[in-house]
Amino acid sequence: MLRGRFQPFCRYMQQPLSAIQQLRLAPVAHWRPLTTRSASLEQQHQLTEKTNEEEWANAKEYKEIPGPSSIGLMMDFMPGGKLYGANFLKMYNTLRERHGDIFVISGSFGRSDLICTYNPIDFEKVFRTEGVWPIRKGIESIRYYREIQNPDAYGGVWGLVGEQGERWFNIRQKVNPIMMKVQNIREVLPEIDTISMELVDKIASIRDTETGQLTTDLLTELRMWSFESICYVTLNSRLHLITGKADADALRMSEAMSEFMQYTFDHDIAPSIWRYYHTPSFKRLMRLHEELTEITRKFVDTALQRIEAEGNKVARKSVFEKLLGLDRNIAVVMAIDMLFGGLDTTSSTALTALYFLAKNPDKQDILREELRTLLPEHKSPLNAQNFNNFPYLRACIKESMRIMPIVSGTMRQTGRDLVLSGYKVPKGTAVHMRNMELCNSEMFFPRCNEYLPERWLKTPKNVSNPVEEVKSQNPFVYLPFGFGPRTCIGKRLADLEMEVLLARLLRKYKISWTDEQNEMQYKSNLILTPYGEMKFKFEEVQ
Ligand code: HEM
Repeated sequence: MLRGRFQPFCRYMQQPLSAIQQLRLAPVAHWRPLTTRSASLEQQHQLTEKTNEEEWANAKEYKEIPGPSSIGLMMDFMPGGKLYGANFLKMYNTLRERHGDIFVISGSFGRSDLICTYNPIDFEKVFRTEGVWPIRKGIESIRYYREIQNPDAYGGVWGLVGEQGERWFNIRQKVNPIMMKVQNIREVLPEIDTISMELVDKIASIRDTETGQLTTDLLTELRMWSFESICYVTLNSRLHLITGKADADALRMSEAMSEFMQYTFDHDIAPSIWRYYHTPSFKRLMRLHEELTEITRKFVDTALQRIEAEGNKVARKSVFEKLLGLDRNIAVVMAIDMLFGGLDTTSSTALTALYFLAKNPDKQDILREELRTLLPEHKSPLNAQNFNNFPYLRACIKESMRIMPIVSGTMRQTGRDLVLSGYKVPKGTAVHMRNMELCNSEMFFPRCNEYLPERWLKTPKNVSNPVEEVKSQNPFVYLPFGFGPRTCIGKRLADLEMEVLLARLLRKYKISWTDEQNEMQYKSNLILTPYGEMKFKFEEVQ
């Protein structure tokens, strides 16, 4: 009976959406830095403490924060309710219209309250006080599976996503030097390039030469590309997902990942009673965990056997091998998390960048000129020297992540008592900072509806290039990879993969979007994922 009542909650993220159109933006408070740059650190600290005490004394009570009641929100999602069938973004936009720039979604079924804020002054306060071990909860079912359901597989380590506090830090400090140093990630440039070239060659074989359209789904192709890339970097394993001799486990894993994202969303973000009662759909989520864990363990075991056989003969060590020398359990969990975290995020973001370039042929032409200069032929080598000289390419990717960040907001627990938008918010409260809407607001990005890669270029301001006027000066608004010590561990790798692929694809093809009436659709669950028919046309260029 319960299951029937709760099903409507799980449906709202299945609807396609044209997310950009859904952003109806109310003005937000103007941003000013909290502290002056000229004050010493100690003075700043005293100033902040004093301001905090005064602010706290004058702030409104927590219980006065507006927001829907848990029952009210559930009713909204029932058939006939205002949010019935709505997706994740529509839910936030509706609540913002009703309650303003800060509201609280009351905790229910064992889950705590969630404060949602659209005020960048709040973002700054949360980030500046998060400390060295920032806490980001939210995907508790992952921790539940690893700790309770299958502890043996994880050897007592729940990974970067599952751990908090000092235990999280112990993993992160081992992984940071390997994943966050540009020169370490650049080591994989040649192989990432080979994988991207495989996709470019494949596009030639699946492209209808008359219409320029692809005979297979571009999103599926990009998912195979990102999985191949992440598997290579993590384990030094090639799966041949692009060239066709695909590994059955890898294909199953990629399918299971889509289901996993949906089910995780249903149980960790949408209201769910799993902490009290394991519904059939929660059991399905646990089975998906089991399946994904088993498959990734197989990949890890194969890599282990190869490492033992090869000894020190291998030219480049994978992330897994590097971590293996430090801590075996961390190496295993990190390998699993990289395969989980690196698949849909990178493919969805790369496809989004291609879409914006397809819709903006003038920007694509500027980009192609830059590519032609450094890559005179389609197959000219990409190397450490020329790879540093693609400012416009990087600006194009950044601009598409501004308009459509596939992770639309950042979550944290407050590191201490804070006054947010005038309300007292106790230490340990979960806060969801909604970056996406601010990135699509005139207040922070003038001409926000335009795709303007130029706003990210470092060239000096002049009449023909008024970059300063269209760039946000606020460092807490544009955060596609999150912020601070807990920022995305895969961001350097994701950037490298996307830059190489876009350089190769756009050097060879002029890409256009053939549907003038409709935008690319997105479904929203854990992340925003392109959805529906991919109406791209590929024309070969010299
Ligand atoms: C364009 C692609 C990607 C985007 C947009 C993205 C975005 C994000 C965001 C927003 C966070 C939360 C950061 C925070 O709370 O401050 C995150 C965390 C994380 N990402 Fe990514 N990500 C991408 C690619 C990857 C890749 C390729 C990997 C695999 C290595 C990865 C693994 C992770 C992990 C393990 C975390 C948790 C980090 C921690 O809590 O310490 N991501 N990502």
